[in-house]
Parts: sequence; structure tokens; C-alpha cells
Amino acid sequence: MSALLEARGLRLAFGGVKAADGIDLAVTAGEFLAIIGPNGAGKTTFINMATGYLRSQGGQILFDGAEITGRSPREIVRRGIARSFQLPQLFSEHTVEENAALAIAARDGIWSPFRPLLRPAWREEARDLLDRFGLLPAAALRADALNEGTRKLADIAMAVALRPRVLLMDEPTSGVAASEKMAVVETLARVLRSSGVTAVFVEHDMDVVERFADRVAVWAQGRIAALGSPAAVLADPEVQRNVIGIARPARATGGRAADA
Ligand SMILES: Nc1ncnc2c1ncn2[C@@H]1O[C@H](COP(=O)(O)OP(=O)(O)OP(=O)(O)O)[C@@H](O)[C@H]1O
Repeated sequence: MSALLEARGLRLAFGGVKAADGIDLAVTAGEFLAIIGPNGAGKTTFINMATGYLRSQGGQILFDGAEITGRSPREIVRRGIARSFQLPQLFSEHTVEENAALAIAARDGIWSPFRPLLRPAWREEARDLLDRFGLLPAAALRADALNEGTRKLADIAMAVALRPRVLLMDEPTSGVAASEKMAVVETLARVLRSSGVTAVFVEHDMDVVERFADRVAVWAQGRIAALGSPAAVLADPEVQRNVIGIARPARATGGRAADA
């Protein structure tokens, strides 16, 4: 199957630190690909390069067959790649509905801080979007009053407002209470799958990876150390030792070992 988003030999060093040391990755249309790996492995750097926030020093990025290496974030969004950040980028003094409406207005390229009135059509689309994310009950709340799970969903809803074909999410569950995590991912997976959006997400919670990823890429020192199905990758002793051992204790037969 042909790749929708592809990295070929991507390289970027910060001084002596090789944050990307020849990344080759082909993301297939429709798939959910999880990126795992220890802190500092280069996961965020990859997202930053794929979305135009960092310029690679070598290699190429292709989207739908066209090279987008070195394009600006705005141009990359326009082509159909959106992202969310580890820390949600909401306008804290605005309501959830206003945040969604602002994202829609920005997508249409007609919102201006000098003409800040939101059009009824944007609000209508915003409410529709929030409904899909189960966020209507929070529509009138200010963004700074939300719990972390709702904040993350609202942030991702803003990215979805841009109508991307690929969405890259940097740790969509970080900071979300353990009791809320699965519901948050369940919701965002349902919305993305029903909209046909391809997802790439950095994740430290292996239960989330196991349940929602079609494939897993393991990052280590700026390289992809393993790539495959969650079952295969998470069972790899090297991955268990170097990545999962840090995030999750090994499982015992018939149940989870020492998860407390
Ligand atoms: N702007 C920058 N300037 C200098 N060094 C940087 C910069 N961005 C990242 N690095 C370094 O590049 C390496 C990869 O960082 P990156 O944030 O991509 O890792 P990560 O896998 O996303 O880590 P984490 O899981 O902690 O978010 C790290 O050693 C980091 O310190």
C-alpha cells in the first residue's frame, strides 16, 4: 500500500546530539501509528520536522507523494497535516465553543484579531464538531476551567477543525488522569476513524498503545529501532528492556505483574 506520509533518511542534530539520525518511515492512509521510546529519543523532533516547526538537515518528507520538506507549518496544514502539542494550545480565556470556532475561522483564513466577531456559521460548525467529541456539555466553559482530559480533547478537536488527512499528536494522554485516559483515547479514536483521519501519536502508556495502535514504531537515539504490530513490538525483549521496562513492568502469564 502506498504511503500517505513518508520520511526518507531524515536527519537533524542539535550540536552533538543526533535527534534524527536517518529516519525512514512510511505511514499508510487510515492507520493509527504509535511512536514510543525513552525521553530524548527524538519523537517530538520527528513531529516537529513533519509539521514544519523544525527544518531537517538531511532527508525528505513526502505527503501524498509530494515533497513537503522545509515547507512552513501553515503550508503543511493547508496540505492536510495537523498536529496537537504535548501541552494543549487553547485560548485559555475563551470558551471551548469559541476555541473551536476560532480554529474553523483560522482554517478558512478569514478570522482577524481586528475583526474578532465570530460568524454564526463558525459557531454552528463548532457545535457540530464538539458534539462529535462529546464536548457539548463543556461548550460554554472557559478553556482554563477544564480538566486535563477535556482540555486534551478540545485541543484535538481544534486540530480536527482544520480537516486534516493526517493528525500527529504529541502525547495525547499525558497529564490525563489514569481513570479518564481510555475514555479520552476511545473518543478521539472514534472521531478520527469515522472521519478517515490517519493518526500518528507519541504515547508512553503501553495499554493505550496496545489497544489503539495498528503499528508501533520504537524510537531510540534518533533512529527507529523497531517497527511492527503492537503484539510483536511490545513482546520484543529489547523493547521490553529499553522502553517498556521503564514505563510498565513486565507482564506475568495470566495477568499483570506488579502493576500497583
Ligand atoms: N530545540 C532544541 N535545541 C537543542 N536540543 C534539542 C532541541 N529539541 C530537542 N533537543 C534534543 O534532541 C533530543 C531529542 O529530543 P526530543 O524532544 O525530540 O525527544 P523526545 O523523544 O520527544 O523526548 P520526550 O519523551 O522527553 O518528549 C534530546 O536530546 C533533546 O534534548
